[in-house]
Amino acid sequence: MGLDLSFIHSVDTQNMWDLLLNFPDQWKDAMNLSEDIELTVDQSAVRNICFVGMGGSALGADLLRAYCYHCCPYPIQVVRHYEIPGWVGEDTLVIGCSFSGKTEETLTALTSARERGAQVIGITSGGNLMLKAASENFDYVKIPSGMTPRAALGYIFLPLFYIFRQFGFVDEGEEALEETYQLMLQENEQLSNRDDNEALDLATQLQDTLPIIYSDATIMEPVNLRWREQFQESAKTLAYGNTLPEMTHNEIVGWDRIAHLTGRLSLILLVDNKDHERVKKRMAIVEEMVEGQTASLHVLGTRGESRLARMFSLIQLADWTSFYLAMLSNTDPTPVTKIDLLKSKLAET
Ligand SMILES: O=P(O)(O)OC[C@H]1O[C@H](O)[C@H](O)[C@@H](O)[C@@H]1O
Repeated sequence: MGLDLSFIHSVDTQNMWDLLLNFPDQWKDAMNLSEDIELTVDQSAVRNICFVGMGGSALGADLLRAYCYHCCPYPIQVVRHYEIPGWVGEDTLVIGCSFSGKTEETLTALTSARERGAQVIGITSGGNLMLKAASENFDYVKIPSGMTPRAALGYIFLPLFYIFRQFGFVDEGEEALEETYQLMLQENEQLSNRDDNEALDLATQLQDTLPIIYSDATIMEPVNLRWREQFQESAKTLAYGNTLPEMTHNEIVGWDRIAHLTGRLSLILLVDNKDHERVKKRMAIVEEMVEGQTASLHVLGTRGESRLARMFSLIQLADWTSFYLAMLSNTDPTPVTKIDLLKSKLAET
């Protein structure tokens, strides 16, 4: 591709660049891998579903929960903690996702779930989660290792999607998976190009500002979270977000007192043409109300037809935008030094 990355100097960008470029391949590979998942769990005993995971691994679960909002017959909760809710029991399916298989919150929650008699499935590339599944004899899906967890979203999300598909909990199939793949291929052409690159333009305008991201609370909620997490982990910049309609009942008032921050905030509105009609109206009013109070305002729409493609179209834009934002400040998007430091300090205690 013709992208001139000469504005990047000493940072090691190749790894994340390759991972982004190869994401459509990852999607295809994860589809193939997920087709062969064989489970021993007894679906007829399941009455509720609890995902446990942290960070990028929890995001895959969140995407599925939001995606299934209207089509899964059972309640779903995504738990990002050591402790599981009181209702988890023998009629619960607990799916534990940990890319590394080493995350202590996830492993602790899974141990409690097993003690409660829940049926458990693990999704992991290895680590203690894989050892635990093998020794305690519960189902697990082994995904490839060798990348940072947030770059493995295809490998994390698709096994979950296929498991739900086996159970009959999703209402889109092969066509949506293929549409998402084709859309990602097309978009990658543009998002990795030197000229006329939406992600690079957006990152340029977001430089040195605090991005605030608003969206509808349904399928866009985890997409909104992905934007924030990618800004935080890849671009090493704070980012903040909220969803509608809730923010129109409280947070909107908070804009009254930020005149001194004008020029420091960028507003990103994530919109989907299937957002609730009243939410669309609320969003337009919010936009009108805060206009002029931000350094820049960006309305970003989903692309594609299926829910899956629409969700992933804006995830792909988030991933590339955060990559370029890192580049523009000469930052390596891959390492997360503060998280590593935090974990090593925790290990000493
Ligand atoms: O998916 P796991 O290996 O359990 O990791 C969960 C999270 O752990 C760390 O804090 C990483 O820096 C995050 O990027 C990751 O998403």
